[in-house]
Amino acid sequence: MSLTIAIDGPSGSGKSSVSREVARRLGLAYLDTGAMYRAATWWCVRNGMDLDDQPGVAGLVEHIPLVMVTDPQAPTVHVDGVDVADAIRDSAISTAVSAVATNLVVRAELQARQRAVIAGEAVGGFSGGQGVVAEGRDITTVVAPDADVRILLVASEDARLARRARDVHGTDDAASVDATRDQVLRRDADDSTVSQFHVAADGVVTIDSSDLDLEQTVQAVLSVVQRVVGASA
Ligand SMILES: Nc1ncnc2c1ncn2[C@@H]1O[C@H](COP(=O)(O)OP(=O)(O)O)[C@@H](O)[C@H]1O
Ligand SMILES: Nc1ccn([C@H]2C[C@H](O)[C@@H](COP(=O)(O)OP(=O)(O)O)O2)c(=O)n1
Repeated sequence: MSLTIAIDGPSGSGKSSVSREVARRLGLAYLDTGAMYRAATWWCVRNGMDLDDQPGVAGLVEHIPLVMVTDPQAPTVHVDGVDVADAIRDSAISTAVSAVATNLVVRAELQARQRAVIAGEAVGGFSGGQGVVAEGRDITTVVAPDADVRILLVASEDARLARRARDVHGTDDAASVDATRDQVLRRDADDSTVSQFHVAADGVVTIDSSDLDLEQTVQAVLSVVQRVVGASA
């Protein structure tokens, strides 16, 4: 049986870390859909595109030579043969990505590619999977509403800001948390205009990771998977 696990949530809720670890433990592929929007942004910047030029951005992204490597041990992203895994985490890309991710033509193109990966038609560099863990903002609702397991991972604003501050600045002192607000809160507000990832849709299980550590959150996801898969076996 091929298993699809869909996980959505706001920035800093722990989607990427948790999804990757769950995929690794279950021997599934891991698809970071946020990395696809980041790669699309990198490609537009690389080609000198004005990100406010919506038709220009859409035209470029429709033909992006993008390969997602979905091995959870070493997930990576290639654009036109270049490994962009580090470049797409640059703060310039984090700041700009919502402009590209709210372009509806871009969304349609990347959602189609995400469905192809989830269907096992385009899994770059990882063939051992018995399914996939796909995470983002609209996986439980739009990309894979029929997924076997659908989870909304949330955490309080304070927890998410502190986590992102530690990631980016190595500390969660007041100045670092403040410097992180744009990347977390403004971006979530912009992204919310095209996806609903603060409230669980019907049939989606909410996990609140505010007071959990990474291992406890992984365990919480695994127990939902166990419950759902056990019930359908
Ligand atoms: N309970 C938790 N669950 C998941 N990640 C956590 C948790 N506590 C702290 N973290 C840390 O928070 C950071 C942000 O997680 P990340 O997976 O990048 O979130 P997202 O993909 O939702 O933006 C990571 O460094 C992660 O290790
Ligand atoms: N399925 C998705 C995944 C990400 N996005 C958008 C939302 C974010 O601003 C960017 C980057 O996503 P990413 O998951 O890397 O964001 P974080 O930095 O982990 O918060 O893409 C989206 O619109 N739909």
